[in-house]
Amino acid sequence: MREQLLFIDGEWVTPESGRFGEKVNPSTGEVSGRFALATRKEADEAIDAAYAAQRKWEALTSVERSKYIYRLIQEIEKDRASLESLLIEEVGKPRKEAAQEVEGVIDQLQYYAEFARKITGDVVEGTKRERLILQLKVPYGVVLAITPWNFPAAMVARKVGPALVGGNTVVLKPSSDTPFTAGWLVEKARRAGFPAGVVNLATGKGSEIGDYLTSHKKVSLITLTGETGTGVQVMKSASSIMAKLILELGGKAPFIVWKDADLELAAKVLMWAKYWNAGQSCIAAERLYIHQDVYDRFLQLFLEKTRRLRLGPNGDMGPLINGQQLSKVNKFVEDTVTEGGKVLYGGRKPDSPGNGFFYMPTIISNVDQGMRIFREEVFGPVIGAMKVPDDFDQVIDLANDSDYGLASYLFTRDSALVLKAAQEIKFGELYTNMPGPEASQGYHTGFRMSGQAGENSRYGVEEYVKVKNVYLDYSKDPTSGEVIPPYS
Ligand SMILES: NC(=O)C1=CN([C@@H]2O[C@H](COP(=O)(O)OP(=O)(O)OC[C@H]3O[C@@H](n4cnc5c(N)ncnc54)[C@H](OP(=O)(O)O)[C@@H]3O)[C@@H](O)[C@H]2O)C=CC1
Ligand SMILES: O=C(O)[C@H](O)CO
Repeated sequence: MREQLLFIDGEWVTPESGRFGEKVNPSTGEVSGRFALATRKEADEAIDAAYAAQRKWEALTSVERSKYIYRLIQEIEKDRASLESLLIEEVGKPRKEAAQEVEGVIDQLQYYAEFARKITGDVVEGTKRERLILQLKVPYGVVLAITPWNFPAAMVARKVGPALVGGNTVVLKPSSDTPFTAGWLVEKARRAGFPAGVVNLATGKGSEIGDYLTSHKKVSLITLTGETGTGVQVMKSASSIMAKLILELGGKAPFIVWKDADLELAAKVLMWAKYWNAGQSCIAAERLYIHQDVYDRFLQLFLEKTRRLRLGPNGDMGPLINGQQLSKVNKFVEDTVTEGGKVLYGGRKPDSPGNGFFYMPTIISNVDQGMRIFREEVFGPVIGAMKVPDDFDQVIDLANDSDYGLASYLFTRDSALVLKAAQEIKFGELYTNMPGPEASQGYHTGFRMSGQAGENSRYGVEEYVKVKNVYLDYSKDPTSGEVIPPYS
């Protein structure tokens, strides 16, 4: 049975309240460990430690800071099998997906460490010949990184990497569904020799300490990946401190199969886009739009592939993260049937799920734009399918008709349609005739309720530093020609 403490100012500390949360293994339904629940006092201690350490951390060169990140990568690589096993235990990921996520952690940290010496400012001319303006890129200070449970290691790397290389210090608040993955990475940072206070871990229920953390006066930047509702709550709470916000929220990706698409390719990609991480991904295909000419053929192709999907740790798809999500996903199916949808496959727990939170891959036909399953994020291995007419403008409108705007997918051999969608689809990402996920060098960002700002790519790294302007005047009389009252 695992037990995890808080990590504050370079040490693992026992929670003063003695309170711990329980973590349940989603594949077995059994308690796999317990993790410390931080109090407000411990939230203060973690933030104070980050605040105290930040000046010295900023004073290092970016090359010196990146060397810590390279050492962290080495620590992870030395012990990557145990992180893979932890992802299987905490999230229920099939081994190949767990291995993929560990690769993603390393790739992202490597990508950010390489920004040493490359986060550069500008020198621009002033309002006189003898004036210059230095535009420096400086860290915000203390970064509060709040991470989700679906890619619990990769999401930590995506936030901690750019924050640290930019000269910020970090307080990490992971999902209460995946506390141990975050703790594993924090322990590797300790072994990599990060100075005390640079990286801190404050586990605890978002509903209990979330508002306190996100309204703390010493927090300057909050980066959250989570549900849109959580993002809204964080925006409200953070308004009292006017913290910079990076919000990576929910998705409702349209998956468009046009009449000239390579159907075999589209079906193969849809198997990834829908069932990767059991559909618990913000870039998962959530709305299937199929051209009327290929509707029956494509659905049959997708159905045949879905039938062959094997559930379980050594299979192709794991469980949902907890019982609450399992009920939520099943309710989506029930509601869709009530609204007129027709379940072609799945729509229930598998025959022998054990006590795990497994749910069958599910395809529902006869779905229309107004149904709940096309409006709200399902976040599970369920997709509704809708037949669309031979009108590409109408399909673009259907795709854009969503509160979300993160990822989207288009399959057509017509390059003119690809370019038309590139300009007219209002989503942060458009994958054309290919699978995702987003690359470290791709800017992961969304329109509408999918969040604001973004992460990854040089744009994402720049989100973690602020432009500061320094005005210089080297003339003999800096006030000459200025509108300054005579102070005689
Ligand atoms: N845009 C993107 O890149 C991605 C978006 N997501 C989205 O994340 C969601 C799934 O992740 P999930 O963890 O369930 O999301 P949640 O919003 O439930 O939780 C995300 C994080 O926010 C914390 N939290 C909850 N309430 C508050 C609060 N009031 N103040 C501060 N923090 C709070 C949670 O802590 P606790 O667990 O203790 O409640 C958790 O650490 C999906 O909607 C998915 O679309 C997921 C991955 C990528
Ligand atoms: O989509 C997600 O949930 C993450 O960004 C990983 O791709």
